Amino acid sequence: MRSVVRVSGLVQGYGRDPVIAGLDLELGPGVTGLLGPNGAGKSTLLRTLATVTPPLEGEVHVLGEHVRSERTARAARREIGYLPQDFGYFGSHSVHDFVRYCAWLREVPSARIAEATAAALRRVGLAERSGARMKTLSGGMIRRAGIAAAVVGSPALVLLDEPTVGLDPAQRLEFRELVRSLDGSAVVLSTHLVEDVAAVCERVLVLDGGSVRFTGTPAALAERAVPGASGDTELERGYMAVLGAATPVTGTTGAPA
Ligand SMILES: Nc1ncnc2c1ncn2[C@@H]1O[C@H](COP(=O)(O)OP(=O)(O)OP(=O)(O)O)[C@@H](O)[C@H]1O
Repeated sequence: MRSVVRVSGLVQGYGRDPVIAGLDLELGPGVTGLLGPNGAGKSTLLRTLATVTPPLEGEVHVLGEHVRSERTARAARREIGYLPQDFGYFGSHSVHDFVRYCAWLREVPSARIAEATAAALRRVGLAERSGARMKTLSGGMIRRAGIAAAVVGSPALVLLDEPTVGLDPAQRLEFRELVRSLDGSAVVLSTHLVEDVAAVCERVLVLDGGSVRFTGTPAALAERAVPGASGDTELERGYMAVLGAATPVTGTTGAPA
């Protein structure tokens, strides 16, 4: 497996008690779903993988390079597309200029920026609205512009923090197609929507209480379902069962994340 991102011994947090207490993870190309209750540390982990916040302890390696200085972080960011939960933009920018600006920030080579911007806008179905000002878009369209900004230039690592919030059902289906089309990248998708995980993820990682409660395939998570667990699908019941488990568990089928 080509290692796109690897973290070892990661401790991360904001105050006295760490939000993430000793996490090891290695991801190659493919889609990994990140599940966990509110406050589990999903956004904190994504921010750390995005090299936005340096670890309190432990190491982050992107494409084999240890990120430990401004120089190595800058090199890593060229290969990282990151959609935060709340992302900033200039309301007066057109959609095209917003995505183009994000490509420039990520140091996509200038000869490729125009074509990469157009391709990203097509991927999220915003090519027709590329001239619209950001401040005139609906919430779902703004989210799609954010997704375009994350995938522009086809980075090796794509980090999406609750990307389907605000999308209507048809757009969510299109989003799933888009994620499936990112086949050469390692994609980490944080979500509360277990059905999105079932639809597009090869691996799933459940975070809770500062540690990984489960890594494995969605099928293996569904197998964790126990009679009486709440949830409407086997996967939801497996997820709920894992959250109630006393010790971390690893999926028995498929490769761990
Ligand atoms: N900038 C910050 N300063 C202080 N505490 C923070 C900060 N960001 C997050 N936290 C705390 O860290 C913990 C983990 O938050 P995080 O946003 O990573 O969780 P999450 O799993 O993404 O939650 P959600 O599902 O609600 O988005 C929470 O207790 C949160 O209050």
